[in-house]
Formats: sequence, C-alpha cells, structure tokens
Amino acid sequence: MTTTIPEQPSPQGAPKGTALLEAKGVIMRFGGLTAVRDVSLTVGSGEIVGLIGPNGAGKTTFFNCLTGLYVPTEGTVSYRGTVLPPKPHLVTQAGIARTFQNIRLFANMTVLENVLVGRHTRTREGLLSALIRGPGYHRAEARSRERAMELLAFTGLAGKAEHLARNLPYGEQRKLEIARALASEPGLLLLDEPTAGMNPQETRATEELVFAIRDQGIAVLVIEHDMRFIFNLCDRVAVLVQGEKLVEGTSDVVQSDERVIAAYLGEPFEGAPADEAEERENDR
Ligand SMILES: Nc1ncnc2c1ncn2[C@@H]1O[C@H](COP(=O)(O)OP(=O)(O)OP(=O)(O)O)[C@@H](O)[C@H]1O
Repeated sequence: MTTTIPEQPSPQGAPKGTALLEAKGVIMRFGGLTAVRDVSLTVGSGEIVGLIGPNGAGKTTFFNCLTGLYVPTEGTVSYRGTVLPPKPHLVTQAGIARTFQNIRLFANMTVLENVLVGRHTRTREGLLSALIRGPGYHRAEARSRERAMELLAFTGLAGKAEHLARNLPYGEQRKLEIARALASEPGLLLLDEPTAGMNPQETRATEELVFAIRDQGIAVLVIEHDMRFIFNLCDRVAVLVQGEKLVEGTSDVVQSDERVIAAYLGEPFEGAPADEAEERENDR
C-alpha cells in the first residue's frame, strides 16, 4: 500500500507528497566493514532530496542498495509501496533510473543512440518483432526516436543528436547520462555527483535541469559534494557519516547543525555558519 503524506505544512525532515521510495533499516556490510548502518530514507513525489557526507561515508553504496546493484545485508527498499527485488533491470522497470559517479556512456555510439538504449525497458516489442521488423516494430521505433529527440531537446542536446558521445564536452556527457536515464520514463531519478568536474556555469545549468525534471513530476535523490548546489536545490537533505544517517532536514536545519559542521571539519563549506561568523568578525 502506498503511504499518503499530507501536503504542506510538513514536519521538519518529513517528505511531502506521496511516498515513492522507502528504504527501511538498510545495512550493507563488506566482510568486516559496515559501509551503510541501518539507514532509512523516504523520498516523496515532487521532492528533490539531497544525500551528502564526507568521502567514504557510504553514499554510493546506499545508492547501489537502492538500485539493486548490491543486495543489502539487511533492510528493505520499496517503491510505490512494493518491495523492490535487488536486480537493476527490475528496479529500472519499476520506475527508478540513475546516473553514475563515473560517466558510463557508450562512447562510440551517437548521442541519439545512447538515449535509445535507455528506452529499452519501456519498449514492448519483442525479439521476434525486431527480427521480422513488422509494422509494430516500426511504430515502436518511430515513437522511441521521437521521445529520445524530445529528451535531447529537454536537456539541450538536440543539436548534437548525431555526434558521437565521446566527442561531447564533459558537461554535455553528464547531461546525456541524464537524458538516457530519463528515457526509461522514471518516477524517481537518482543522480550520483551530477556536477563532479563541472565549471560554475555548467553546475548552474545542471541545477536548472534538475528543477525542470522535478517540474515534470519526477522526484530526484541526489548525491553531491557541492554544498551550494545541494542547499539551493533540495527540499530535504540527509547527511551520512561513517555509514550512519546523522541528520535529516531542510537545508537551513542541516547547514546549521553543529554535528554536520563537525563532520565536515577539514572540508569547510561555503555558507557554513562558522564562515559567516568569521566574516562578521573580519568585517568589524
Ligand atoms: N564493493 C566494495 N567492497 C568493499 N568495500 C567497499 C565496496 N564499495 C564501497 N566500499 C567501502 O565502503 C565505504 C563507503 O564507500 P562509498 O563509495 O559508498 O562512499 P561515498 O560516501 O560514496 O564516498 P565518495 O564521496 O568518496 O564517493 C568505503 O570505505 C569503501 O571503501
């Protein structure tokens, strides 16, 4: 059964809208190392949720547990009220798409072909139909190309549909990964460090793109080290430290939580209350 959560005002740290993703008590152990320790997280419809934490905190491992790449040692992951089988293709079919920290495109395929690959979970035409190339196959293929071009237009890549993926500049390769993920028509998109290696303009454009994705009715869960990006973008932020969820709440709550600041000592972030206090001190 899908849980309905009341619209605004929602309590601090609670998702708004209908719960889409519900991870409960997720634990991931690798031999003697516990990378994720009893983490629960909910993402509601219409939400952008951030997942932050220092290097090695377990963020990507948690994503891998959500998307079936890893079978959690304990805990469950549900989408729209149904527990997900830990198999990536079934998770994608259920409605969750993701991008990876390291770009994983088909470098020698065109931009359009990369997006078409992302549509395969949504194409009903079977192998036989593809072999005989009957009218059903041609209709499905035409519809797929049309949708892929829409997604390229949405991500600003329509003019590069016939370029080889490997020839795109870095920022556009990241956009193409997002277009390909959107091609599976997800209800929830997981982004793992979407702005890694981007310049400030590219980061700003990615922020706009994520808002536009949310406005299309797709919820977003995003891992990112760029604090300005996260705090501008997210309705809610969860902080992982050494595999544990330390804090969860709105950007304001998380930014001013002393435990979060302490966890980031050595990696101070812009806008942290300590910096502001220091600035005020310097202004005197
Ligand atoms: N397949 C694996 N086998 C063994 N240990 C692993 C595996 N994957 C991750 N780990 C370990 O789990 C811990 C969490 O790593 P993870 O990559 O999830 O952190 P992260 O928060 O995503 O870090 P970063 O921000 O640097 O990407 C680390 O100690 C890592 O070495």
